[in-house]
Amino acid sequence: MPEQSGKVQTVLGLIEPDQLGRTMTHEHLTMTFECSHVPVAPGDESLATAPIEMKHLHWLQQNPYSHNENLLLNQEIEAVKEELLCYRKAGGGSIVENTTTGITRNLPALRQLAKDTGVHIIAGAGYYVDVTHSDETRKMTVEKLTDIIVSEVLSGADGTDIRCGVIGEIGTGWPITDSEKKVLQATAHAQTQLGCPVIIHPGRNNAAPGEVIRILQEAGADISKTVMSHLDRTIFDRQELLEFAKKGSYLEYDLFGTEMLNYPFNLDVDMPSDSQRVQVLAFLIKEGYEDRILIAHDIHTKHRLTKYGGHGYCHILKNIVPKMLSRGITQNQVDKILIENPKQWLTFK
Ligand SMILES: CC(=O)NCCS(=O)(=O)O
Repeated sequence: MPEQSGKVQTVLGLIEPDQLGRTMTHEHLTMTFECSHVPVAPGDESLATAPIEMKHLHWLQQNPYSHNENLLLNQEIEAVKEELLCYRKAGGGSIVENTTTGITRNLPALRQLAKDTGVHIIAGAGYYVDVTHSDETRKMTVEKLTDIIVSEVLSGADGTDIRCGVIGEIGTGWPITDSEKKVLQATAHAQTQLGCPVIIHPGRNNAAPGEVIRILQEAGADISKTVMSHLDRTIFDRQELLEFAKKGSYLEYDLFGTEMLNYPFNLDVDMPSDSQRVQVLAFLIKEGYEDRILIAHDIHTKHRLTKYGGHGYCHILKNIVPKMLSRGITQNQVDKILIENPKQWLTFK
């Protein structure tokens, strides 16, 4: 039985699950997102390179992926440290940092942030979406990919001795590419060996989450220990959502704080507001899924930091929890979503 069994693995080592406290299960503290750059609309070219300033904030909120510097969250370690101190003050305990290979994972920085702030940080193993896969990654067999993921959890990643405590976010697009499929199969095989939590970034299509679960299941994954991220921009029809929920994964609404008119990665999508997200949570609870819900902000660009006028990592604790309570979600259910469900998910079997 691996030493991780019954514990949670943070960047500072193993902890007891009860030490986690309130946990955001899908955040980034340092990463780059140039792989998702969206060309700027004609006429807006000067805005794409202008310094981030209050007078451009609305434009940036509507066009976050067209501003080059906005995609470099890795330049903001000091601001993130301040935010994490505030997160702890607001009652936060832990953060799952979902940055995987392809979007500039920085484990030494995560370890330092955990030391400096007292927030438990759990790092992610594995690979982001196909466009970030190197030629070397693409050529790897499922066995080789499995070995790498296992070693990132058991020994440390990126040449460090800092160990990952979840697999993911594992990136997939739509349709799922051959290379992404191999990574999903390797994820399932590694999870079978390790008994560890898994988290998935699905493609931007309502069929994508179900197809990922099918591939994982066929490869032997434990779906009950797997999180499907970004459901806020992926499955909108409530019956379809219930069909997906029956598959047994955790259901993650992790774009709290993101309110934009045109979602540039899929213009057919109407990005919900935070109020609409809370309505979906209430619906899932009513349908009996309170043990399966997780929430987060998935901060992955600069403009969402308070330093730049954004909502920051405390938004859920400070603003969304009161809204949930005002919409009939009980304190007990809030605690399940923020404490108990993350704890169950993050504890190694
Ligand atoms: C870092 C990351 O993958 N965020 C997800 C952004 S998306 O718009 O929900 O795909």
